Amino acid sequence: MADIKSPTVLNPGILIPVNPAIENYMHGLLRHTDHPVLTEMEALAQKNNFPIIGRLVGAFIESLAKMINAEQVFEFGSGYGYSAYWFARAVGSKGRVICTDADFLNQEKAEQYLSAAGLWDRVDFRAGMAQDVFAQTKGVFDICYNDVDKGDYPEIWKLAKDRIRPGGLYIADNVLWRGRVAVENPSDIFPGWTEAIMEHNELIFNDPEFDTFINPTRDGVIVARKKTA
Ligand SMILES: C[S@@+](CC[C@H](N)C(=O)[O-])C[C@H]1O[C@@H](n2cnc3c(N)ncnc32)[C@H](O)[C@@H]1O
Repeated sequence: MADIKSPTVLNPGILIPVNPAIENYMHGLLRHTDHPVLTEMEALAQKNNFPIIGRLVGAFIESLAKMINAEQVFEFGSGYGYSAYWFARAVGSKGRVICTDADFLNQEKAEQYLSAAGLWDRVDFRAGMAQDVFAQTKGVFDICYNDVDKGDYPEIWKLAKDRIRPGGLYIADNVLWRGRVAVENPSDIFPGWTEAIMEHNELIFNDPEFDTFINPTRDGVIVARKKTA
C-alpha cells in the first residue's frame, strides 16, 4: 500500500501533493454533482488534454463562492466554461460571472455547454486577453479567479487585488505546479512559469491585506480573503 504521508513522486522533480487514491476517494464523495453537461465537459478535457480544474476543485470553488454569498465573479482564463459552471451555480439567478478567454472558439463551446446546463444567462463571456477585459470592466468583485498562462500570474494578482471587496476572495489554480515550486531546478513546461508562480504565491502570502491558504488538492489552489478591517 502506498505511503499516504509522502507525496507521490511521478518523475524526478514532479510531485503530486495529494495521493491519487485519496483524490479518487474524494471524487467518489462527489457523485451527487454528476450532471450530463459536466460529464461532457470533462470528457472533452480528457480527449483534448485540456487543463480544466476538475470536479474536486470545481466543488471547492462553488462552496467558497456560496460561503461568502458571492454574486459578482471575474474569471481570468475561462477555457470553455468548466470553472464558470461551478461559479454560475453558486452566484444564483441574480449573479454574474464574467468569463474571459484569449481563444474565441472557447466562447462558442462555453455558450453551448452552459446554455445546456441552464446557466448561460448568468455568464458574460468576453473573448480577449483577460487583462484587457478586466481594465475595461468597472467595479469590485466578490471573487477574482485566476487560471491564465502561469507567466502572467504575478501581473493578474496585482491587477485583481485592489478590485476585490473586503471579505471577498482571490482564487488561483495550479499554484503548486505539480510540485515544481518545491524542488530545485525543476523542468518546466515553459521557461519562467515556476518562478512566476512562486513570485505570485510569495506576493500573496506577504500581503497584509489578505489572509491566505493553499489547498493542495489536485495542482494546488490558493485562496486569499481580503480582510475586512
Ligand atoms: C487552464 S485553462 C482554463 C481552464 C478553466 N479555468 C477551467 O477550469 O475550466 C487556461 C485558459 O486561459 C486562456 N488564457 C491564457 N492566458 C490568457 C490571458 N492572458 N487572457 C485570456 N485568456 C488566457 C487559455 O486560452 C486557456 O483557455
